[in-house]
Amino acid sequence: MLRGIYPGRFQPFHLGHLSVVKWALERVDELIIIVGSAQESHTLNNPFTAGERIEMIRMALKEYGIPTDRYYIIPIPDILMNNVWAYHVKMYVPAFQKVFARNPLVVRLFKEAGVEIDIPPAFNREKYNSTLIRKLIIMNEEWKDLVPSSVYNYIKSIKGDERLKEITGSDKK
Ligand SMILES: Nc1ncnc2c1ncn2[C@@H]1O[C@H](COP(=O)(O)OP(=O)(O)OP(=O)(O)O)[C@@H](O)[C@H]1O
Ligand SMILES: NC(=O)c1ccc[n+]([C@@H]2O[C@H](COP(=O)(O)O)[C@@H](O)[C@H]2O)c1
Repeated sequence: MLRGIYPGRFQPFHLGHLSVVKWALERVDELIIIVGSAQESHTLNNPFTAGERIEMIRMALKEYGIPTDRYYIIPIPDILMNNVWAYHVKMYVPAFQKVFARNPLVVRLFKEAGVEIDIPPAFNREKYNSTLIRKLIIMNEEWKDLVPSSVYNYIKSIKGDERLKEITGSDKK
């Protein structure tokens, strides 16, 4: 049984993330999706809480018919020491053999810890990136097509778009 991890902040979870999950699940039996920077929320770069991100990921994977016994979603707070971060992650999750990541720091730290890395292709990265989605939300522009519809509906239901505009002061401009 092969298990892999996929770390990310998922602020928010978009269609590129979904493609990575599907790609990874073709290569491992089980995927551990790590919701990183779990302590962060209510900021421009990290508007959603770990709990909210867990909800959106689960809804998205359900929407796309990915069975719940193929994945775990585990939140992990950041630590101040990059050098031991890979071991910090290992402590929080079931045993794994592979890391799926494109983030160069994540790749480097797990490589140094002796874990096999699998770099997924970039899936429409110009469109599917959370920075762009957060920007579009703030500017009141269309972002619906960049995320699974369950994620869009969830963010609307918790007024996450309004939160992002409010905390960045863009609702006052
Ligand atoms: N469209 C995509 N195709 C392939 N990999 C992606 C894509 N978007 C993100 N990733 C990868 O998924 C992991 C988690 O990404 P992350 O949550 O930082 O999303 P992001 O879109 O890069 O967000 P942000 O713009 O906020 O940094 C990283 O390894 C990142 O490189
Ligand atoms: N020292 C640390 O805590 C450490 C080091 C490297 C990555 N991370 C986390 O891993 C996640 C990687 O995801 P992103 O690719 O979305 O940045 C982030 O939450 C990042 O903060 C944490």
